[in-house]
Amino acid sequence: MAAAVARLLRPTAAAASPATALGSLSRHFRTLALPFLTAPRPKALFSLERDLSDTAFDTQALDTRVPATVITGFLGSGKTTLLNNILTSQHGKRIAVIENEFGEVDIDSSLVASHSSVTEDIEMVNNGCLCCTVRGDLLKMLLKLVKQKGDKLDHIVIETTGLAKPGPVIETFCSDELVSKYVKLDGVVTMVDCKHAMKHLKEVKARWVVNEAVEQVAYADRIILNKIDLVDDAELEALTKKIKSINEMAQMKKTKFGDVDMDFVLGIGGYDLDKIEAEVQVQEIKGADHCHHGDEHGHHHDHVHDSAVTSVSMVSEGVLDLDEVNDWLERLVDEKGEDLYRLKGVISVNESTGRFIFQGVHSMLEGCPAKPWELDEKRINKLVFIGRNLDEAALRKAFNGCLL
Ligand SMILES: Nc1nc2c(ncn2[C@@H]2O[C@H](COP(=O)(O)OP(=O)(O)OP(=O)(O)O)[C@@H](O)[C@H]2O)c(=O)[nH]1
Repeated sequence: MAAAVARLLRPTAAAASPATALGSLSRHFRTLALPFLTAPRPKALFSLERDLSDTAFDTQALDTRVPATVITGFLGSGKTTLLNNILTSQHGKRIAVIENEFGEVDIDSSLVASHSSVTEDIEMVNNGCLCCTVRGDLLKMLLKLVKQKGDKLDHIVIETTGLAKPGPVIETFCSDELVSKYVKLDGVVTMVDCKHAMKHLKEVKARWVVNEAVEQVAYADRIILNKIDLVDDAELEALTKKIKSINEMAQMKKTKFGDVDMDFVLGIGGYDLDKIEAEVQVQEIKGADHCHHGDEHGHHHDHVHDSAVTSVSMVSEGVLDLDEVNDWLERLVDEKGEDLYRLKGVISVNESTGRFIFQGVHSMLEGCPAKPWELDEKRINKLVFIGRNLDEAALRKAFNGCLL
């Protein structure tokens, strides 16, 4: 996984820029996947050695790759309903759709097509689960799409079968150099069936068996709590709390029949460094306890299965020692990369007048300097980790150890 994910984290255009303004802070966030430890280190990626005029927040204009959104969610959660909404909305985007139906042929395709008023391409990936057996087919299909229609395409939407694990689907975007050159993952949108999700999320599996419902929530950039007409307020609140404990980072919307604004699902930029700050909207906690664990504020963990997937977020004012941060994150992804699904952060580091932003998936991290702190602005560090078996106390201790 780690090696494949490496290419997902594209070098930004700025990564190729010459080291300039912050030359004294020469240490990098290293390229942390093992295969890269022996490879030449990409100059300036994960480094503060960057010209602030060329920071991540202005690099998107140079990125002409076709964004791709992955829609995932349990069987019957409303993925096709959402897709129909996307295809019939007046967003003006030219969208190609890739669908995967496990064991069925083109059912969802005809459903979508019958509702569609615009001219998208609908391609089917058959003969197996998108997340494993036909990853090669997905790669071929993505390449075919961009080769034949790349200049006419504004977006690609991939609807996964209900049991698809998002991890390997995400991996698809980086396991092929050509695909990652022409297509960028825009985000993972997870549909949740409010009526049945709790049961699936709570299902205890054997340690080595993946709970797909949990994984789909954990990897999400956006979560749509669908079918709210079928539950009462108390059920909805309990479900929201449960989902937040798994993934505190994703924005959520409650809806019926997948009725959401298109901005919520298309153009998310879930893997773009320039969007990190907007995405890491964790609440600042007053008082001494600066870290919290999902919605549970780090208190009672007795109910959490030891292989549970949770979020840990940290919000704290102060300045961090970049060397210490590098050491900490390097160790963390080295030791726990497999269990770290997503991480994002906006931090204040020593000797820098600007924010440092980073994001990662499993063992890969990318980071760069971002816009300057205002003179009177509080330097609030915000970090979110989503993963399995997260040791909140250790994360918190390590974070505090980096504070100057
Ligand atoms: N009551 C209710 N039904 C809904 C809602 N959204 C979707 N449905 C219905 O739920 C059923 C399943 O919706 P789909 O969009 O096909 O779900 P899916 O996730 O694509 O299903 P699979 O492809 O089988 O995984 C359909 O009959 C929808 O009309 C909702 O908000 N409320």
